[in-house]
This record gives sequence, structure tokens and C-alpha cells, in this order.
Amino acid sequence: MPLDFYYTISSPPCRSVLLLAKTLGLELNMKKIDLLKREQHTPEFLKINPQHTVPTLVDSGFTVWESHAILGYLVNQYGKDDSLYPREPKKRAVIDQRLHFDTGVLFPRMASYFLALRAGKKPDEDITAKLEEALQFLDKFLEEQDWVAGSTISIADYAYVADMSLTDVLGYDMSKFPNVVKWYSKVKKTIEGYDEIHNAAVIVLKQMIHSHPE
Ligand SMILES: N[C@@H](CCC(=O)N[C@@H](CS)C(=O)NCC(=O)O)C(=O)O
Repeated sequence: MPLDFYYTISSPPCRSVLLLAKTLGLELNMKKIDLLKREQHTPEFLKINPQHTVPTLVDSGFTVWESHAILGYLVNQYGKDDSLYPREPKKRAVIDQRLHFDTGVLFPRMASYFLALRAGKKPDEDITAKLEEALQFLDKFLEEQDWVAGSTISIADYAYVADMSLTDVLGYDMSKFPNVVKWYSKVKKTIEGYDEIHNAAVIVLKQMIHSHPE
């Protein structure tokens, strides 16, 4: 079962899938896409994913992109059990809510902040306020529960922990979000292979901020 994985290491959505694949013991056929060289716009890749985004997974001819969809697919298809993405409707609804929050709020706001720095600018008040608000929401989610979507770790934690790598390179003061700080330190230790994947990404992300290509 070849699992072709199109990715770039600097991308948090890609790294969430890498972390989950490691947990599930899946071997990915790694296909690096260099976004700076616009490799996502080659006719070959556009044929696979017309939306030209990474991560993209091709599982023996079946294609899926959007990291949150990939995370759910991998657990459904390859998980030994459903603990990371329970089938029980209410548990799954909360996880889905958290995943959609990441797609629509948390990740885009972190990315805007990062892209401003990468362009050599100080993120403006609006970008900063929106990121603060997203992190406050996350802090609230974590107020009464240990994990992002409940009392056990789920694919939502995999999505969010990959985003958090950005705060490590942004020089962003996280002390205002104590529940996030506590959860981040715990989840990093819980997910196997976190350090290796995270450290590789931090090197690239720091280079991107220093090179100011735009
Ligand atoms: N919500 C999507 C975001 C995917 C996304 O925006 N990926 C970026 C890299 S982080 C990308 O592929 N950008 C290149 C492009 O859009 O052309 C996911 O979670 O997969």
C-alpha cells in the first residue's frame, strides 16, 4: 500500500500528518514540494491537487488533501482503534469543531503573523489582536480539560501542536495563555517523534524569517 505524501517541512498542516503517521506506524513515501520554487503549480501536482496545497496524500490512487481530512482518514483507515478520532457522535463532534476552528481561525491567524515577520514587517495591530483572540479561545478550551478536544488525546491535538511550532519561532509571548503553555509542554512529550520533526521545521522557519523573500 504505497502512501505518497506531498509535503513541505515548514508547513504545520504537513507536520501534523507526519506526527500522526508516526504514531500509527505508517510508512510514507515522502514527496517534497518546494513552495518557494512554486512546485505546487507544476502540471503534475495540479493534476493531483488542483487547489495546489500541501499536505496531499495519495493512497494507492485515492487522493485526499486538507490536513484535517487526512488526519481523520488515516485513523479511520489505519488506526488499530478509534481512540484518536472516536466514532461516538458527541466525542467526534467536539473533535470536528476543534479541527474546523484550526482550519478557519487558529492556523490562518498564526500564518498571517508569521508571513508578516517573513516579509520583514512588524505584524500590525489587527494581525496581532486576531492571533491573541485565537490563542485566548484555545486557552479557554483547555481550561477544564487536559487535551484540546476532551479528556484524551485526539487528532485535534496533532493539528494544534504542529501550529504551536510557529510560536516557537515567532518570539511570541505565550505567558498570557497558561493553559496552552501547560498543554503544549505535555503534548510535546506525549507524541512520539515530536522533537525530531519539530526541530527540523524550526531550522527552516527561522531561515525563512531571516531571508525576507517578499
Ligand atoms: N487548511 C489547509 C491549509 C493548507 C495550506 O494552506 N498549505 C500551504 C502550506 S502551509 C500551501 O500549500 N500553500 C501553497 C499554496 O496554497 O499554493 C490544511 O490544513 O491542509
